[in-house]
Amino acid sequence: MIEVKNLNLAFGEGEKRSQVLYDVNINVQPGEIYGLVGESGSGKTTVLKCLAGLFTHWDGALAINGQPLERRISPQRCRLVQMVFQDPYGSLHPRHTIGDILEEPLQIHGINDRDRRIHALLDKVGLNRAFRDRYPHQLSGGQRQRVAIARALILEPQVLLLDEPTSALDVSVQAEILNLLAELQRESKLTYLMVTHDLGVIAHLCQKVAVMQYGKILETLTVDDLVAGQAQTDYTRMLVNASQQYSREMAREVAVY
Ligand SMILES: Nc1ncnc2c1ncn2[C@@H]1O[C@H](COP(=O)(O)OP(=O)(O)OP(=O)(O)O)[C@@H](O)[C@H]1O
Repeated sequence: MIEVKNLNLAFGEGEKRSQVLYDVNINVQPGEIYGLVGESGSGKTTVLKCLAGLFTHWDGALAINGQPLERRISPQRCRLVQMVFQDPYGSLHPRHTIGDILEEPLQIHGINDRDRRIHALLDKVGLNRAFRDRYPHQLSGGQRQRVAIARALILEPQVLLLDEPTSALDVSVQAEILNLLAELQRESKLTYLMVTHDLGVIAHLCQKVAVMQYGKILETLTVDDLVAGQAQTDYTRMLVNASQQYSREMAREVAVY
C-alpha cells in the first residue's frame, strides 16, 4: 500500500550539503498500522513529508496503492494520502472556524454535499455539530487534534501519515486520541504510517515497526518480535530497555503518589 524504495534526500548545496535520508526502504501493507521510531533527528518526519509531498527534492521511488507519487502535490495525491501533525495548536488556521477548516478542502476539490460530509465527520471524531462555528482557540488540545484528524479525513484518503499525533497532548487525552485513531482505522480500513517516540504506543497500535538511526533504516520487525525481545540490533534493544525503565519509573512515581 505504501512503498518507499531507496529514498534519499539531502538539504543544502556544496559544503553545506547534508544528507538526511540514505536508501530508506519501507513497505506497508493495506490496512496495516506501521510505526516509525528512532532518535530525534534520525529522519522520521522527513520520510512522512516526502510521502505527503511537502518535500519534493528526493530521489528514489514512492508509491501509494500502486500509484507512483510525483515530486509535487497534486489533487489526486491529496485524496490518496493526508498527514496529521504533532502540534494541533500550530496546524489549524487561528482565524478560520472549524466549519471553514473542514469545508476548504471540499471546496478546492469541487466536492458537493459538504454539510452532510462535515456533520458526519464531526460525529465520527466525537465532536458535536456546535463545534462547526467555533475557532481553534476555543478548543482543548484534544479537541483540536480531533479537528486535525477530521480535516485529514475529509477527502476520504486511504492513507494517513501521523507525526507524533499525541505527544503534544496531556497524558490523559493521549489515550482518547489513540483509541479514536484505532477506531477510525478499523471502520474505514485505513493504512497508517506513524512516527512516535513511544514504544508503548507502538505495542498498543502497530503491527510492524521500522527503526531509524542517522537517516537509515536500521531494522524492521513485527511488534510481536519487538515485544518478545527479538530485536536484531543493539540500538533497538537499547530503545526497548529505555522505554521499559521509563515505564517502571512512571509506575513507581504513580504508586508513591
Ligand atoms: N527543511 C529543512 N532544512 C534543513 N534540514 C532539515 C529540514 N528539515 C529537516 N532537516 C534536518 O533533517 C534531519 C532529520 O529531521 P527529522 O525532522 O526528519 O527528524 P526526526 O527523526 O523526525 O526527529 P524528531 O523526532 O526530533 O522529530 C535533521 O537533522 C533536521 O535538522
